[in-house]
Amino acid sequence: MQQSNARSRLKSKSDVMDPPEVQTSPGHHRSSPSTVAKPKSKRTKSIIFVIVACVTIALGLFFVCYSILSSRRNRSVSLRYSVIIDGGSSGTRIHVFGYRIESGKPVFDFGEESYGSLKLSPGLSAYGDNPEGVSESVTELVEFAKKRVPKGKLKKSDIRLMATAGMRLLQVPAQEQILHVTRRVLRSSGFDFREEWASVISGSDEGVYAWVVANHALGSLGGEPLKTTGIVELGGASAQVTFVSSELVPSEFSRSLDYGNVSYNLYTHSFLDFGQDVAHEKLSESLHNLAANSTGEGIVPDPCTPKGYILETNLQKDLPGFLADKGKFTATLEAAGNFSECRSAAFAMLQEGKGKCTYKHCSIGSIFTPNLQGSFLATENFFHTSKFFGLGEKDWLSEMILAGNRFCGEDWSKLKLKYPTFKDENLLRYCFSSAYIISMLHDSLGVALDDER
Ligand SMILES: Nc1nc2c(ncn2[C@@H]2O[C@H](COP(=O)(O)OP(=O)(O)OP(=O)(O)O)[C@@H](O)[C@H]2O)c(=O)[nH]1
Ligand SMILES: [Ca+2]
Repeated sequence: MQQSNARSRLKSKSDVMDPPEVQTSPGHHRSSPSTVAKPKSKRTKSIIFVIVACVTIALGLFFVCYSILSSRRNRSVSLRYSVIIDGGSSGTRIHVFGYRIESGKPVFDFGEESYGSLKLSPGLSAYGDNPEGVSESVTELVEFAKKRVPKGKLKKSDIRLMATAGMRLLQVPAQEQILHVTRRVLRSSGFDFREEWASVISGSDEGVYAWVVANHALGSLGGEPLKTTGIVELGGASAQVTFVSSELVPSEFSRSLDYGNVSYNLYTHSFLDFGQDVAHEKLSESLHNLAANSTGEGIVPDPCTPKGYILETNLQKDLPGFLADKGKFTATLEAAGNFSECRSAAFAMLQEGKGKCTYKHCSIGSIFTPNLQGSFLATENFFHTSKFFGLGEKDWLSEMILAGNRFCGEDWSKLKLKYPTFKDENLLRYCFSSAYIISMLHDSLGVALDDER
């Protein structure tokens, strides 16, 4: 009752005086007419409060934006750049690294603004017959890098090209011609470049670099040697094994590396021709020769190609670029996908030359490898094939066997329906790859199928 009287009282005095409708719940007593004054001062107070709040928020936002922008500007001001071109057999990749020096060490972050990479196929080794052709590919990579490095920093940013197994497989004159063209492009790129910074690196350098990168990324570089992580890397034309071994390592496989005040005695070896693509081509060639020399109807089963795939007219097209042009296939193979037979054929290939082993034990061919100790990362093709089959870390090897059995035993037409987006040449690799991975890691290097490492 009181409320309504007060309201009607106010009403009678003057509409002007009407305060904004303040909804009060029943039992709330509206206070005396001074409320007329009060709502106004109250209103003023709330307006002032809102203004102060807005100004505070605006200042706060300005401060946050300023500090983000200035830290980003500082970061870009303090960023240095290095450019590396990885000349692999299956493709050439350029990596642009932005990094800062903190307490004397490079600190990389792989965020959008400070790391970028681009891969072009085919690799440098595909230009063996046409070295001049490589300039277009290298120029495109350099242009990509120049877009990522501030103009004023080009001269202070080094650019290096390191070619690996694909180039090692070429004759030296062809290698030199390709490097000559590559150096010419890099010399005029505007980056900091020296002639010797474009080269074909040795297999042991390739293995050591992979080991350093992995342990830098894992934070174990600089720590105890036996707590570092080994690397098994399955490239297109070569495979590398590098790790700290407590076994005595013959000098031809031994590399010592000092980092900070720790020195690491590494075993490292690059198995040339045992990269996945070259090994697959070698197996196909040996099956073809078997067929060509057989007295029967000359058809030999190929256990590493799923049944139903027509090899005769396709084999030439499906080899990796730098191999297909060799024109040495008159296919008389019959696709007869069978994982265990493919695995035994791959194993036989990995054991070729074992008779010439002069060490206490040889794992692949006549090459010494100590027993693998400590934990390992399996990279490149190990990763690509594992990802294709969707394998997790748990029971990785035994899961790979199951996946390989399924894939090799599947009919080609069904695989094409299951993987409609895959090109034949890419889909064809997974039967051999799964079998090759098992025959390399388990059958040859002795990694147990249930090895948790
Ligand atoms: N399945 C699959 N394989 C890939 C993919 N990308 C690259 N590869 C294969 O992975 C292997 C390559 O690893 P890379 O490091 O590119 O090998 P590479 O450096 O060209 O060869 P190397 O000169 O021996 O080091 C080659 O056999 C490629 O065919 C991919 O996306 N999927
Ligand atoms: Ca590689």
